[in-house]
Amino acid sequence: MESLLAASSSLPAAAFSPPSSLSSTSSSPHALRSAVAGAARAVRCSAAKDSILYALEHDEMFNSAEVIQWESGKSINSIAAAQGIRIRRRCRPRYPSEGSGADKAVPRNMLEQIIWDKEVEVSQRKAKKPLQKVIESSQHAPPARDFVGALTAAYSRNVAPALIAEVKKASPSRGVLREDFNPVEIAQSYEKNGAACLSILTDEKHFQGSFENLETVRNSGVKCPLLCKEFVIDIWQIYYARSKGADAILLIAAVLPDLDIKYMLRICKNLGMTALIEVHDERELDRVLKIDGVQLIGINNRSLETFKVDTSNTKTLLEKRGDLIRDKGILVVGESGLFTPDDVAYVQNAGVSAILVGESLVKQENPGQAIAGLYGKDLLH
Ligand SMILES: O=C(O)c1ccccc1NCC(=O)[C@H](O)[C@H](O)COP(=O)(O)O
Repeated sequence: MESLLAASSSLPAAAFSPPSSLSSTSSSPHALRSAVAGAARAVRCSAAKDSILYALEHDEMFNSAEVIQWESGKSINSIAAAQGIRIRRRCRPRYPSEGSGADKAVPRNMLEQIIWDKEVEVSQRKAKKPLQKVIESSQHAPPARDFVGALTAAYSRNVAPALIAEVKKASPSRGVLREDFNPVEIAQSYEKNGAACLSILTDEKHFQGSFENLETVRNSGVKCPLLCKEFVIDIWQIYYARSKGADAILLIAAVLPDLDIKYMLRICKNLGMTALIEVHDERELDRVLKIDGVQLIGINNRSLETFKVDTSNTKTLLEKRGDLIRDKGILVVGESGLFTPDDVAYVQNAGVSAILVGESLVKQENPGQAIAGLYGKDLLH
């Protein structure tokens, strides 16, 4: 039922009682269900109704063990912890003006800090543009492009992992990567030099990215499908990303409980978007492999908690689960820490079909031309 919690916290506060919609403590499934259904009925836009009611109409999403957890009155943090998720949610402020509230807890690592900041950011953004408005905007966006199709075609064309090239100005682990940062120029130069897809950082506080960058790149004539590289904790962000032209969105298993991933995947499917589900360890990978409808898994070589980068992570996880992944027809993206043709060959031999690369390209004077250096050859496009 976390998925319903995600849905309920994405609905206009006026539609139902604020404490259950904004606190991190779960209601019973029945209460939550009727709150969400009531809120969905209050939404005038039919697409909003459709997507919210979708979860309610598809009971197969909710297995009995998950329901029992909710019936026990556990908080979202304890449900997440039971799934091995170490990243805690902070109690969300009830209203944006309340700031971060009375909770004096200290984040345990950078990812947790990012998520706590994201909770505040999303609640402020939602106060300015409620869910039904953002859904309406998403319906006016041009249709989503085929992210997986672009990766598959590029892989066959080049007999090398397809490139998702990242448009990233800064990161918590590396600081500012590029002072002279023009997202459109970088995106166009990546596309011209054979990138299959692009990843656009939209987090402002920690990566100096923006949704404006995403929208500007989308409107610049770039044809590559675009991944919105965000820290998604709420379905509102998915609709918002779509409204700004995203074709795919990142979902991080270290942050999202299983039911959130299931529910968000369904929303992506309804919007024609691809979800890149990111894992870092075996436990996260096993959780994701139990979820139906997953097309794309990213194995991050970087721990988002410690920032340690180890490319052998991709190999180790694929040695353990590669057969199952292949049987399920899931494509794997090797993420982070790739700098040389040897690095690319290493993850290709491990079994990836695509790679996600930021730093090693964006730091070069000409990021597009740096692609040939990364692969040791020009990419066809
Ligand atoms: O890169 C960071 O410092 C970071 C910190 C906390 C959360 C996420 C972070 N990065 C996201 C990524 O993993 C990378 O942007 C992406 O995989 C590309 O990595 P790289 O080629 O090493 O820039």
